[in-house]
Amino acid sequence: MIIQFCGLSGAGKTTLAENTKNQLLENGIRAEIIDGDVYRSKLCKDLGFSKADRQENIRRLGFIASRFSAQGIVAIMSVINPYEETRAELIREYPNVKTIFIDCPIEVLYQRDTKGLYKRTLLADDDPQKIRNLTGINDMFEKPDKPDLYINTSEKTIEESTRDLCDLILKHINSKNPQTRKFNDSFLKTLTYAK
Ligand SMILES: Nc1ncnc2c1ncn2[C@@H]1O[C@H](COP(=O)(O)OS(=O)(=O)O)[C@@H](OP(=O)(O)O)[C@H]1O
Ligand SMILES: Nc1ncnc2c1ncn2[C@@H]1O[C@H](COP(=O)(O)OP(=O)(O)O)[C@@H](O)[C@H]1O
Repeated sequence: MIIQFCGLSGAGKTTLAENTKNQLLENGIRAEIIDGDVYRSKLCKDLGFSKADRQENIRRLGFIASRFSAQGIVAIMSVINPYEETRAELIREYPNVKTIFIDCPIEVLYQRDTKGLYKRTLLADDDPQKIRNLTGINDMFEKPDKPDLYINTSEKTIEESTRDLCDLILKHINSKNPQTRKFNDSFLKTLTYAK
């Protein structure tokens, strides 16, 4: 299956993707993270942050995710993924795609600002360091209409959100193997008890 995240920089996508992957691996379920930042430094070096480039980025990463997914590996796309049109395209194109909105209020993002991107939007217009296209601030982010899961990281702990993600993944994981299904069901029960 493919988990397509969407959410602003600093919302918690990488943190939750890593925690979810580890939790799944500990329970014998293979998962791979396809992180926008990481792939932009390798496979998508040629892409910037225009609408067309962001869409091309998601299409490429979606294709990679589909190859992992076809091998039974849960592919977690940890990306900003700002356009509804592109998210819908992925859902149409590939089987078992789930959309997760990792939300966080802008004020909290300015406080976190782990990469220093937000403070660069506040610089004077003539400052060469000023960012003019940071998603959610001075560039478009379309909130998903009906995500499969909504997580607000200013309201939920990392542990709670990770549990919600694992819960969703285990409910929708494609398994024709009855033994795997049985394992998933019992794992799900453990998670439910831990809530
Ligand atoms: N202008 C602008 N807007 C948004 N993000 C920016 C920008 N410039 C650089 N970055 C860094 O790029 C990371 C987002 O890459 P993505 O591939 O996930 O973006 S997208 O889905 O194609 O919109 C994003 O990573 P995350 O912070 O993990 O979201 C940023 O580190
Ligand atoms: N409840 C939470 N869920 C996720 N991240 C959180 C939470 N509270 C604080 N954080 C912090 O917010 C930051 C999110 O950064 P990151 O995961 O890299 O976001 P993104 O990948 O969306 O840019 C991390 O430093 C993380 O520890």
